[in-house]
Amino acid sequence: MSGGARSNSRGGGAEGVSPARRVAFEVLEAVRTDEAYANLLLPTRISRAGLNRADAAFATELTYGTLRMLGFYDLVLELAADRPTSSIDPAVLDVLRLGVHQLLATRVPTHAAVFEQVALARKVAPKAAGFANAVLRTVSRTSADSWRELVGAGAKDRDDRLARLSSHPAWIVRAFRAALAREGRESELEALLEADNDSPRVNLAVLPGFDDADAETVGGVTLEPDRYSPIGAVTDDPIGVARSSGGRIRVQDEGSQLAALALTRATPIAPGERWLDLCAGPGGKTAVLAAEALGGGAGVVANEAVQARADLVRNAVAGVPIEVDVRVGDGRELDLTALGAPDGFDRILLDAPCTGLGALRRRPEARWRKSPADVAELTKLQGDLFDAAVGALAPGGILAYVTCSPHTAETHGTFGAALARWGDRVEQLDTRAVVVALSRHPLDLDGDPRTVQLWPHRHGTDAMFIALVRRTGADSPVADATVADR
Ligand SMILES: C[S@@+](CC[C@H](N)C(=O)[O-])C[C@H]1O[C@@H](n2cnc3c(N)ncnc32)[C@H](O)[C@@H]1O
Repeated sequence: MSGGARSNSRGGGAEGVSPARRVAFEVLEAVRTDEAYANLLLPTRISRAGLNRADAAFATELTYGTLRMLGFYDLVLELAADRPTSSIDPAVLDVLRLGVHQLLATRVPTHAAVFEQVALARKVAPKAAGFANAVLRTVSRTSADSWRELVGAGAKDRDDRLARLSSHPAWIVRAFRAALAREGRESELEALLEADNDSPRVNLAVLPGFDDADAETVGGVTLEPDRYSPIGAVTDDPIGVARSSGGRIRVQDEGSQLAALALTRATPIAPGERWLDLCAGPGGKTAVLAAEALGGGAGVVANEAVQARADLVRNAVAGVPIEVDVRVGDGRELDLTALGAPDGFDRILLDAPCTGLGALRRRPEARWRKSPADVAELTKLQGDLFDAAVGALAPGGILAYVTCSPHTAETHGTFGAALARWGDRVEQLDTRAVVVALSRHPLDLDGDPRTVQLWPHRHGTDAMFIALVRRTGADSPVADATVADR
């Protein structure tokens, strides 16, 4: 992220500015200085500030909108201020970014946007108030469309232009282009970039396996079936419904639901099956696995490398009436006996650590934090976890390899290399047939016919990749736990 980092917070001195703007500024500041996650911090700050519903909605729009479009806004600011953003005080830059968002992307009257942001600038850096006033007035004198033309005019090539206008790093635009081109759907690139800048619809998962799992109303609220996931639902007050459901209903992206169900419903469940969620934190998919295991008579072990995230998995499954054994450990070093499955697992979910480029709608700051170097590091980890997972499968056991990234290095790259390493010891299953059979409505899928790539712009889901394999042969899983020829 441009603008650099500061260690001293100056957001606390912003009393007098409207509370929604103050909250948005504080979250931007924490994202910049503390690597905070906006989606985790914002609700706490809203509640601490005691914002009413309208102000909470405004603070959310300001924070998310500004963080998503930050790349574009910085280019606007460089033109308006006639200097690089790196030369602007980082706190003042955040104030200006919030101002540009109000001026170019909301209905906030110009005078209110400028007045409030200049007041905020005066609080965080008194000497910068005049500068903030001049820059924001310059921004306000040109329309949003004209700023787009001006920003686009500075592009080096077509992907740089798309990157500038859609506020994505250029390497992500190129990665998305390559992933769509693999499906022959490169023409959808702009729609995908636009979808990343929209607020996603909140989807619910109605966990199966409970006595009243088919109920269409919860606390008097009617649920509408979602488009694809057979356990998915939407409603006007999803958060309220989830809170009052006693754990049966959760907020969860439809793509995540389909990924978990692809594993549990690939074949009928035999009572007594052992299942492993290898990288489980924070446990959204573990809860679906647990509910499915409850109905089918399977047992579930959840593994997670990070203690705090394992605690989140425990919370996530607390409402499902089945004992889930949650362990903390490195998924590359599995001890099957200690995990209670000396003969291996019948189903394993590897929802792999990844760049998360498929969920940029939900994590507004994420696009500025990732780099191509992360991809190289993650694909190595993904391959190692894949090998550990296949090594932990019982003969005939099924592995679901899942990423919430469409980057082809993390999807077909990791998966294809793993298939080559394992040769005839694994067989690829027809994941597409499994997911299409699950889906409530036809899914527009393309590219490789045996894996599934979902897309925000096409399906309204995160860009989840799902690939199923089955372990062949009767050789001991423990003996194969390490693949010597990697
Ligand atoms: C994509 S997230 C899983 C999301 C989860 N399935 C859900 O639906 O909530 C990947 C997880 O893998 C964990 N992880 C990273 N490296 C790991 C490793 N070597 N072994 C086990 N877990 C790991 C991360 O801490 C993270 O919680």
